Amino acid sequence: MNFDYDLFVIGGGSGGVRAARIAAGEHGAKVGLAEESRMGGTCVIRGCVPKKLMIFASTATMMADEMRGYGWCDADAHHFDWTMFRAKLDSELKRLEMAYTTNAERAGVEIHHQRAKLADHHTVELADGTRFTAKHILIAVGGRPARIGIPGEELGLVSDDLFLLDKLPHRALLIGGGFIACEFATILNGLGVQTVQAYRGDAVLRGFDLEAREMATQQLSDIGVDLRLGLSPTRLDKTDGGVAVSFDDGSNEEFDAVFFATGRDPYTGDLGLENTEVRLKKNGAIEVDEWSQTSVPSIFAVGDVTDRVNLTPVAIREGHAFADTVFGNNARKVSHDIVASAVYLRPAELGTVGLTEEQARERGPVDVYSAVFRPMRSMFAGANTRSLMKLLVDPETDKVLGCHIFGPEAGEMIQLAAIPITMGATKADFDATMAVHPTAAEELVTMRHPSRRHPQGDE
Ligand SMILES: Cc1cc2nc3c(=O)[nH]c(=O)nc-3n(C[C@H](O)[C@H](O)[C@H](O)COP(=O)(O)OP(=O)(O)OC[C@H]3O[C@@H](n4cnc5c(N)ncnc54)[C@H](O)[C@@H]3O)c2cc1C
Ligand SMILES: NC(=O)c1ccc[n+]([C@@H]2O[C@H](COP(=O)([O-])OP(=O)(O)OC[C@H]3O[C@@H](n4cnc5c(N)ncnc54)[C@H](O)[C@@H]3O)[C@@H](O)[C@H]2O)c1
Repeated sequence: MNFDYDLFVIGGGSGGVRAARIAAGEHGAKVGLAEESRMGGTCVIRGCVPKKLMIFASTATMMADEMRGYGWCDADAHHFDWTMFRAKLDSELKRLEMAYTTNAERAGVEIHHQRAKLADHHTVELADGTRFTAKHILIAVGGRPARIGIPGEELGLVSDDLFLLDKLPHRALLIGGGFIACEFATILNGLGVQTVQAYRGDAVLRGFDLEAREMATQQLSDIGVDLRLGLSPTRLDKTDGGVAVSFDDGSNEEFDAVFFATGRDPYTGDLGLENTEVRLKKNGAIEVDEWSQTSVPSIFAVGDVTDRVNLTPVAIREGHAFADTVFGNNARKVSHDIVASAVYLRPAELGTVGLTEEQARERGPVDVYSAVFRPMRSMFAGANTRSLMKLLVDPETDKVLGCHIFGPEAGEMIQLAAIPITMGATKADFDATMAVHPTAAEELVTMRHPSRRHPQGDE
């Protein structure tokens, strides 16, 4: 059978663009791609990139505080100009969107700037009714912000909206305690917004190492976020001035803006999946095997829509491996076992790779090397901030099972720590590494004795 394309990709985000570029540019496949919004997807347009730029913008007051401690007596962040920042942000995102488009086109990908749906196992239909057949179809449609099902929730905003605000709210509520809620609380607070964060649990960033979570929780309060634990909203009502929020403790409060940062759903609705035999997981994510192949042999899926590890580098790696496997005669699987990540808080970030202490204890015996200290930079300035460097070691094999860093630039540090840990390094390998002095990271190679041992794991 003749097809219009060898590959049709639905979604021009991290996973879809990488797969399309590699299949067309490196393996000579004829590739079509549909994007309903802006090329680059969540990470570039409404995620990692604008978020990180806002994190940078949000540090001015902290930097001024620190520099006053170093003798710059008049250091002051003064006034933040949101309008100017937004204009710069918009043009940077346009530049990146253009780069994504031209790089894909240069590789030979034909881009259709429309929504696409599946019509059958080899056919996609665009919003204007055009149909294309393809030997293979890749679903890379990502996810969308989820709300929580309470009355009036449509009055609230989601993460996408932060990057489009005409002006900053005076007083904002963030709901949630995950990646987005904590990063956005850090941003809004740093930009001068009175920020309340309501989280239903007792320490933010569930799933991360508890010792690090507790430090992140403390830091949010220390920087001025009004963090309210064990609290959930129950309804939202419109008021003259903004939005009134009722909480499950019976309280009621008004905000200029309310953001739901309560997870993301796979974007599989209205995608024509009913015309196929593609199987979904309970939460609507597409079920795939280790080759990113769905239950239909001609249809594959990568990235957030498969709800494996929902991070940009993972989506990219999955897209690349798919293209090499199917079009490059180079079968490659992606291991999701060890995936480093960082939460971009301020002043300390949280970087993590491998098992948490809690997971390591469940697995068996573990030695915990944990150094909590006041870094020289902030201590000299008079701040009471604390950093954490932590290694979890299997006492039988000496293998490093996990590393958790809470401190300035922890994201940069964990990227490097992830290399030896992915390679299977032992504590002896870390110890054999000469320290770089004076740094905070040297703690990783100078911790001589375990801070605690869990000899029997959790048994
Ligand atoms: C606020 C925020 C901050 C984040 N920060 C980080 C971070 O710091 N580091 C990190 O690693 N990850 C971060 N992430 C996660 C990261 O953005 C995602 O894991 C990544 O973008 C997933 O890529 P993807 O290709 O699966 O999907 P996406 O990037 O979401 O791309 C999907 C694309 O498909 C398009 N699309 C959807 N349906 C259709 C259709 N039917 N037809 C045509 N086009 C369609 C969408 O418009 C979108 O462009 C963040 C996410 C958010 C929301
Ligand atoms: N730095 C990064 O790498 C980064 C940054 C942002 C987002 N991301 C990715 O985006 C994903 C989505 O981020 P997120 O923060 O929205 O999700 P998340 O899963 O990290 O956090 C969701 C939060 O919402 C809360 N919540 C869920 N349902 C609720 C309910 N009914 N009532 C009250 N609270 C509720 C949860 O308790 C949790 O705290 C992340 O899991 C991550 O994969 C990564």
